[in-house]
Amino acid sequence: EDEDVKRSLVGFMDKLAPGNVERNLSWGWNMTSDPCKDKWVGVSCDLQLQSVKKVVLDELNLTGVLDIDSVCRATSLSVLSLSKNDVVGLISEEIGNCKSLTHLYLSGNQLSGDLPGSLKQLSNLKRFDISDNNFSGVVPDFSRISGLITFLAQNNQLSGGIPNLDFSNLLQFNVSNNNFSGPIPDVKGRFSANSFSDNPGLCGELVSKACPPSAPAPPSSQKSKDSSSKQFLIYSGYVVLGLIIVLLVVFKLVSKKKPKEEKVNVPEKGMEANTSSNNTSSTPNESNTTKHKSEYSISSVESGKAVSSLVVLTSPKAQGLRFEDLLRAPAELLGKGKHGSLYKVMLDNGATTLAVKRIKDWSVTSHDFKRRMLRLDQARHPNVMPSVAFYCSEQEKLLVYEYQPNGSLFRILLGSQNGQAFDWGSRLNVAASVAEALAFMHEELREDGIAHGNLKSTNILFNENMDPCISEYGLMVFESEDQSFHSQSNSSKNNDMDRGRSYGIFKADINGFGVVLLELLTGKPVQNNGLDLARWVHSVVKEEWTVEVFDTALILEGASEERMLNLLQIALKCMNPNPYERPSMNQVAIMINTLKDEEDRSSSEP
Ligand SMILES: Nc1ncnc2c1ncn2[C@@H]1O[C@H](COP(=O)(O)OP(=O)(O)OP(=O)(O)O)[C@@H](O)[C@H]1O
Repeated sequence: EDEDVKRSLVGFMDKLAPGNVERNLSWGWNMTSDPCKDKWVGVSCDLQLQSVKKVVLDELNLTGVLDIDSVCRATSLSVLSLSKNDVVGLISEEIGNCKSLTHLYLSGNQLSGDLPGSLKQLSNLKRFDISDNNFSGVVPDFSRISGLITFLAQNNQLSGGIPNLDFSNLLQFNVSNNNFSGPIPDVKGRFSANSFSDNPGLCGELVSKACPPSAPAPPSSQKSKDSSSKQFLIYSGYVVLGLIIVLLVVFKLVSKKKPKEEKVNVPEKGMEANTSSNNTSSTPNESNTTKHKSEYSISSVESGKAVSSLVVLTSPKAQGLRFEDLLRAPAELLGKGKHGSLYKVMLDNGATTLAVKRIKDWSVTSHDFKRRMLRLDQARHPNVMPSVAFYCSEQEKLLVYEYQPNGSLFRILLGSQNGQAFDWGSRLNVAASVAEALAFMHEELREDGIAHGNLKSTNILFNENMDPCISEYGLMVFESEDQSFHSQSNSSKNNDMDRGRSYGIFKADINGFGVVLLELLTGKPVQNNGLDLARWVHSVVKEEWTVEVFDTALILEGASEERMLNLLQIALKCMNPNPYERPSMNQVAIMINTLKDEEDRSSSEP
């Protein structure tokens, strides 16, 4: 640590333990030693950066003054703990400089004065404990500190309304024995009267005391902000939709002027197929079809030169499906991803609903595309969603799936953030089923070099029995995450290059699966490549606060911490930055199944 940091820390300790001779001898905390290298008492450092991260000085009979300014100005602490000493003084405004603070424990001291407003700037704060002190005044607004899980302020002289907190996330809360007044907010059944006792001014059901009619409602500013931003999003959605419709109409009018013919191939031998050849393109009704076509079909019909066909695979839902049916049916855009757009298409007046993926920029020949789709159709697993039909011309590639109304894993995780049940057993089942299905597909398609290519929680859908199914297997062009696969293969012959690439694409799936496991464990769904979630989990694990990564709902439910840790280990193995060191999907499936067996055994025990 540099001299400035040392000076500040020594200053902090000088005030905290004035005249404490013992500390000079054995504690460190002086200018002639280094807090990290010489291991000052109570100091923990970031091993790589060699900077002070934690100061934990509990129960050391410290009787001096708390000097927040010194410690927050010079360091980027994540933990400051001074519990059970006799420290005096106050928490000054400079606490706002301790931006990386996640844990602040000051309980059991003689601290006093108002809590500074700058506390609300500590956006990373998780645990806040100022119980058993002499703090007074109103508690600042903590509502923007979304990750807070502990708020303990019992046995002080705090006053005003109960602090504005997100009670659905809190694990520990106590404000008993203070001077709080007014109504008790909705604590979502999480906390009992004990958390509020001995505050004579409080009223509400929980303390069996009716609130006077004029009492102000519990603060809800955050809620109204949320709902107004939601409204804004909805309205902007309408505006964008309106614009798209106008553009479509213009596009249709322009394209109507030069209708072109749709050429369709006779289906290949051995395929159960149905084309529009005998229905549309050879009939004079062609312009009719063009009139009714949905947005996704425009360029298919435009591409007069294309050699194309709708190939129907074996599925009762798609029996007799014709390309023109798809063109005419009403379609709704479900999403626009990196690799294309997805439409919900309603056939037979809504009796059949399909999901049609229009793949963007895939420079694969029609022949290769067809071969790939037919190969994929042979490798069937109950937890992998097969496509029911596909269409391909030189410019257009469409994939047709059954529409799954029960949504994706991503949506279920979002729902669980809003309090919908998604318990540990169900999460472990999803992990095990997806792992097994992916392992099966990898084994089946290894020779062909076809991996999923885009595994993430929006591509894990729940079927009508609520079983998880991997969708869009094998649809995506591979982008190597690791150039070493290329550089390694560049020096070899073509065969080696292909092998290197296909090795990489399977390992990329395993990384994707690791991210899905993290989502299940943390309850935090990620939309894109999952890097931020992974980085966050790694940093928490490195800081040895591992338990804090788990979804609070799982902890409240009493899920086995040991098994959650085991699953986290598997996730981290899958996400090893060196793809060569990641386990195979088969090994992952075996590890998860062992965990699931343990879980099943323990839950069947009396
Ligand atoms: N067959 C289906 N039935 C119902 N919903 C589906 C189906 N397939 C995908 N979805 C959902 O529709 C939405 C849009 O799908 P899309 O595949 O375009 O999104 P994405 O996976 O995020 O994008 P991309 O894979 O192109 O990067 C997602 O929320 C996905 O879960």
